[in-house]
Formats: sequence, structure tokens, C-alpha cells
Amino acid sequence: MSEAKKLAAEKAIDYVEDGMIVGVGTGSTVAYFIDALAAWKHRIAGAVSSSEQSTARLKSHGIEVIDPNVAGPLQLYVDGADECDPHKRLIKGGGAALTREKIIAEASDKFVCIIDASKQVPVLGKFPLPIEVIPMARSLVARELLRMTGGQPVWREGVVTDNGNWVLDLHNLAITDPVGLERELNQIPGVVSVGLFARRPADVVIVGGEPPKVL
Ligand SMILES: O=C[C@H](O)[C@H](O)[C@H](O)COP(=O)(O)O
Repeated sequence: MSEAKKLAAEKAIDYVEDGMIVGVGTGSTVAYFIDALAAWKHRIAGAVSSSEQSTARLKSHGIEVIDPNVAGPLQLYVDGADECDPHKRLIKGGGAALTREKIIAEASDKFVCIIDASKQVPVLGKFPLPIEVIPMARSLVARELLRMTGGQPVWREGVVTDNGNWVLDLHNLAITDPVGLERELNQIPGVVSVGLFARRPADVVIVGGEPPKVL
């Protein structure tokens, strides 16, 4: 599927404009986007990055990385996803970058999501839902997740997020009310953020292919 990811990423360059600060997500699809963005490095004002991984790749291309507190509101955010439903609601966080991704998505006018066709689903939840938690709350949050959803929380042991936190992956869900579930899970003390992007879905979804499909 990496060719499809590359095609989606390259199509997202259509949304980049002169002078922009571009919000940049995380993951293997975004890596192709960063590589394509390199050709624009003298035309854009820089990038806001959602992870140490993307920051390193941006810098390796000589693209300036700007602190989100300095950048202000962004016109464009480009990021991948683990699942995408027909309403452009997403599951994200397979690479543990969900919290910073959510912050940048919220700060952006337009969120362009780049995926291959395997990420399209009728109902979210087959991909385990990532939830970033404060380490001391891991077991409390896991019990609450089980009680509230009936899903099976699994600790992504050994993974520490860029914010110094841990990740629980919630298995066996069929998410029929993504906005409600996002709101509900965000209330659990110790939850930093939930990898459901439903309240703020993508604005544009590009599905890689020949030619790419723009939804
Ligand atoms: O935390 C990681 C992100 O949410 C990624 O955007 C997501 O996991 C998709 O990654 P990939 O493009 O590697 O499939």
C-alpha cells in the first residue's frame, strides 16, 4: 500500500500555498508528504510538527519547524489516519502521536487527511482506539474503559509518547456514535486525549490511487 500512500501524500501538495506555515502530522504516509514538501521549502514560511519523528524529517530537508505557540492559527494541516468513515471521522494514534496531532488539527482551518483505501471503513472501531493516558492513571482508565464501553483495553507496553505518557489501545469496538464516545472518554480523569477525531473530523480526505480520489 506504500505506493497508494505516496500518491495521496503528493496530491496533498495541491493545498499548499506560498507563505503558509503548514501543519504536519505523523506516520508513514506523512513521511511521503514531508519529502514532497521539501520542494516547497523556499516558498512556505515553515511547518508546525506533531511529533519528534516528523520534526527530524522536516529538519533533514531543511524545512524550518515553528513552535505552535508562535505560529498562531494555521491554514492547513496534513496528516494520515488509521481509519476513516464516510463522514471523514477518524481513528488516529497508531504511531502514538494523537495528542499533538489533535492540537494541530484543532488549530487549523483545513485538515487534509491522506490515506490508502485500506483505511476506509463503514463504521470506526476495527482498528483499536488509541488513548493517551497519564502513567499513574493507566489502570484506573483501563477499568473505566472496560466498564463504559465493554471494549478490551490493552496497554501498549514500552511505548512512551512525546509528552512522556502511555497509550492504551481499546479493542473490540463498533463506534456508532463517535462524537458521543469522544466526549465521554475525554471525561475520564487521567485521559490526556482520545484518538477519535469526530468532533473535529477531516475536511478533505485524499485516497491514494491512480488517480487519487479527493473526498
Ligand atoms: O500516531 C500516528 C498517526 O495518527 C498516524 O497518522 C496514523 O497512525 C497513520 O499512520 P500511517 O500513515 O503510517 O499509516
